[in-house]
Parts: sequence; C-alpha cells; structure tokens
Amino acid sequence: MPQPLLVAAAAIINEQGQVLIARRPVNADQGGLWEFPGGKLAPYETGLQALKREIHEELGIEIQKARPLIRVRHEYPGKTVLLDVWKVLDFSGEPWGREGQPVRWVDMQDLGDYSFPAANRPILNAIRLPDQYMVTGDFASPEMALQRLHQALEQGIRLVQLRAPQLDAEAYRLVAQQFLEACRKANAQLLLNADPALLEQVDADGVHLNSARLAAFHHRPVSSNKWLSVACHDLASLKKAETLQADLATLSPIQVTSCHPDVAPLGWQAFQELIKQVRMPVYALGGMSPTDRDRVFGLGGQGVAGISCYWSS
Ligand SMILES: Nc1nc2c([nH]c(=O)n2[C@H]2C[C@H](O)[C@@H](COP(=O)(O)OP(=O)(O)OP(=O)(O)O)O2)c(=O)[nH]1
Ligand SMILES: [Mg+2]
Repeated sequence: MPQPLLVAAAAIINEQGQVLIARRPVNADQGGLWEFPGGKLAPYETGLQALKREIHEELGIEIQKARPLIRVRHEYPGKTVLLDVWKVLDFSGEPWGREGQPVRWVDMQDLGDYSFPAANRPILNAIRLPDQYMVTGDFASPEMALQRLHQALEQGIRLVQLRAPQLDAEAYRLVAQQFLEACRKANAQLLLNADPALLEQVDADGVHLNSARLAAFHHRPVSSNKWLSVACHDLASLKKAETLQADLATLSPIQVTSCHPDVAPLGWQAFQELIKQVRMPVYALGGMSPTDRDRVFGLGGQGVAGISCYWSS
C-alpha cells in the first residue's frame, strides 16, 4: 500500500450548530470543491499540532480544545490521503478566509447542498451523527417502551434504534409509528431494526440491518436521504457494510455483555485495528457505558452504542 499523505482537518461547529466549510482554490488538488479547513502534517508534527497550525494559518483562530472525530483513508488517482479529522470543541477568534478562500457557516442539514471531495462522505456522516446511540431492550408493553424512550430522550439521546425481535411485523409497525412521533418532537433520529421496506409505511430516519439482513442484501437497500446502519462483528461484516455503502456501523461485542455473556468480546485493541480498515463512523457496542466515549474517540470510533446503559428503568 502506498504511504498516504497525512492531512489534519477540522469540523468547527458554532453555537447555532452550524459547520464551517471553506472552498478550495480552483487550481488546487480537488479544486473548487468545499472542504473542512486544514492541511498537510509537517515532518514530526502530530495531527493535533498540524490542526492548530493550519487552522491558525487558514482562518486566524486559535483552537482551545478538540477531540478526534474520524480518520479516513482515501485513494485518489495518483494520491492516497489519510484525513485525520477533529471536532473542535472550543476556539477563540472569528474565523475568516486568510488565504482569500471563501468560508461559510452552514446548517448541518444543508451540508448536502455543497460538493466535497470524494473522501469526505464518511466525514459528513460523522459530523451529523451523535456520539451516543441507544438500542432498545426488552419491554413488556408499548406503553413501557414509550416511557423508557422518553426517559432516554430527556437524558439527551438523539439516535435510537428500535430493536424488538419479540414483536411480529404488525406489532412492530405500531410501536415504530409511536416511537417516530416521540423522536420527531425531541429532534432525535429513529432507525428501524426491520425490513427496509417498512420505511415506506413508517417514515423513520433509516434502518439498521442485523447480521441476517446484512448477508441477504447485495446493494444499498435504502435511498441516500435515509441512514443505513449495520451490525458488524468482524472485518468481513465491516467490509460488507462498506460494499452496501452503509453510513454507520456498530461493532460488537467490545466487552462482555449481560445479553450475550457466552460470546467472546473483541476487546479495545481489535476495535481500533478493525475500524482502521473501513471508512465509516463505527460505534462501540457491548458492555459500554457513556463514560467510555473518550476512549472510543481516541481509538477512532464515533461513540458508544448500548442497550443496558441507556434502556434502564
Ligand atoms: N483540508 C482538507 N483536505 C482535504 C479534504 N478532503 C480531501 O480529500 N482533502 C485532500 C485534498 C488534498 O489532497 C489534501 C489536503 O492537502 P492541501 O494541499 O490542501 O494541504 P495544505 O492546506 O497543507 O495546502 P498547501 O499549504 O500545501 O497549499 O487532502 C478536506 O475536507 N479538507
Ligand atoms: Mg489546506
């Protein structure tokens, strides 16, 4: 494999939740396209050092605090880049295009209106997805499920997967419809762990494919304006998720879990090694707690997914 060109780039988000993008010069590589500000690492620089230097040079601001968001390796004809993208949590100054480049604050939902380099698709997904992903656990009645959903939404959960293998298709549809209404009111996103065709009846934000469905599909089963989430357990399933052009994946079990106590966990090192090999936001699932998020960021993951840590009475 060719040595990639190392590039640090910043996802800078303001108090209104808008993202800062800049336009690349027309005569540059990927010229005329929009980008996340940043640039090449100088020799002996770490990603964060390069980020701070480039952002000061290009935008005139000082990064106070940032955390890793996603690392994307991409092969362009004649050039391989490894984009080390950071989420800026605090900065001082007012950004402006110091090199004459147009810069613009863009609403999250409008990012799709701009053309970015091909490498950027996973970055755009990583920016739009939260760092916690709740998967529903057991419930005795739809009322109980809704009550638990409300608790989780109150605690800040903004991405929900309705997993209910105990329900038949009709019962699942009814609960999904109620979940969708509750999620819409809370500005949260709902993914259906169900046949993707159900999206025609329940207009949720996307679907999550379990292992059986992942194996059954050969093409992306949902349109590009819906999320495609995939359950992965090893490199083969992550690669299959990439083939389906999935937007996000869960990788499990990372630790021992109460729901699958007999399955050997992957552990943190395997989590890091596996996600390096795909271009997708990946959530750590299995024996997680919200406090594991910083560790997950450091290893290149999107955040934490869980049943028991979010779905509790
Ligand atoms: N900064 C940035 N670069 C990106 C993005 N997406 C993407 O494919 N790239 C590619 C384009 C380039 O091949 C490479 C960045 O290199 P660059 O030449 O812009 O780096 P630089 O800012 O140090 O530029 P320069 O000082 O050498 O002119 O990464 C992105 O979102 N932001
Ligand atoms: Mg640059």
